[in-house]
Amino acid sequence: MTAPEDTTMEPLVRLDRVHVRHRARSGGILRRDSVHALTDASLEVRPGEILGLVGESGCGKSTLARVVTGLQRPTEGQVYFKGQELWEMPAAQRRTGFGASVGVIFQDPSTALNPRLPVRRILRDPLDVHGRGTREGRERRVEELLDLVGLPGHTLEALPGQLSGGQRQRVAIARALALEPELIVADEPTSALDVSVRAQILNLLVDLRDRLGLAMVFISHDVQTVRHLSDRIAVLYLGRVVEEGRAAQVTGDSRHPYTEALLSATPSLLERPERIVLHGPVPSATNPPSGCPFRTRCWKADDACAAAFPAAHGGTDGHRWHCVHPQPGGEAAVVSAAGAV
Ligand SMILES: Nc1ncnc2c1ncn2[C@@H]1O[C@H](COP(=O)(O)OP(=O)(O)OP(=O)(O)O)[C@@H](O)[C@H]1O
Repeated sequence: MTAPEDTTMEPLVRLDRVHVRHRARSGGILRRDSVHALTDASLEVRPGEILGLVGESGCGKSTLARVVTGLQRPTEGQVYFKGQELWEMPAAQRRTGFGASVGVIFQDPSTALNPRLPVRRILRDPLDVHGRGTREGRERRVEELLDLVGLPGHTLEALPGQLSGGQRQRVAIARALALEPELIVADEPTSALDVSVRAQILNLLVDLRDRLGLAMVFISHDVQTVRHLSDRIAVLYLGRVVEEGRAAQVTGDSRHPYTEALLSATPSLLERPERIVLHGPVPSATNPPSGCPFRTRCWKADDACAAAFPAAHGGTDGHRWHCVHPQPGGEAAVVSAAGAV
């Protein structure tokens, strides 16, 4: 990976103690249950780096993606883009300035692309909407974009339905790049694709990051994919960031038992023969356990885990975990107060 390791560099995006709560779908009009989709999440994405977000289904990955892209306003907390709070910006600046700086790639290119428009129109649309350059300039940019994602020129006249899944995802990537964003958010971009083309799309994303100096938030439930691609990784469990650090730290020196359990499902990533089998379902996000949300499935849990969400432990190297019974490793200090709510 070639992203900068300089942790003093000003982040492109910074989430500061972000909470997102949704009204529970089954709550009914008179019930006031809320889903704790994201709780007290603080994260940074630095210029040029790939931040991987990993966790089981329902842990809040897509919610976090929506917060980073400005599609979801936090219930509490701040989102900064280059030091400016997103929700304090005038709406027009958020839509045009910030909106052009962030590109999004969704899981399923079949539903993300308008089936009635040829690729040329799909790629030209964002340029037209944002009034970029002259008509000729926009046409040139469309051809450049196609080239950037490795598609042949004749693809421009095709409808999405005439392309393979991999080609469609390349079109979706080209569209996300149209306005020369500084950040790409890719939400499970390969999970709807054939296994045979997944590696090609992942390699394309890394190649684009290297060539264009993009920052990226890469979301997946698959820790192996995230490890392969990311400079840093954040592990989410039931709306909480439970561990984060450089990819090698989180996958080679994991401290949170949940990270350990995720890794053990991919034995080649961990030098331990046995697989950790987690018992019981992920608790409901409408009524998450007190204290550490993982304690109901954790083999190390005791009364201390129920008391409060554990403070962040770690060193000065950016590796942090929230656990009072972490996996063994070197000495670590408490680096922040508990974010219990
Ligand atoms: N609009 C909504 N209304 C109510 N609940 C929601 C809404 N959006 C998400 N949720 C709930 O918030 C929690 C987090 O959802 P989210 O989609 O962010 O998780 P995820 O990790 O991306 O899951 P998946 O991998 O299955 O897409 C889940 O419990 C989900 O059911």
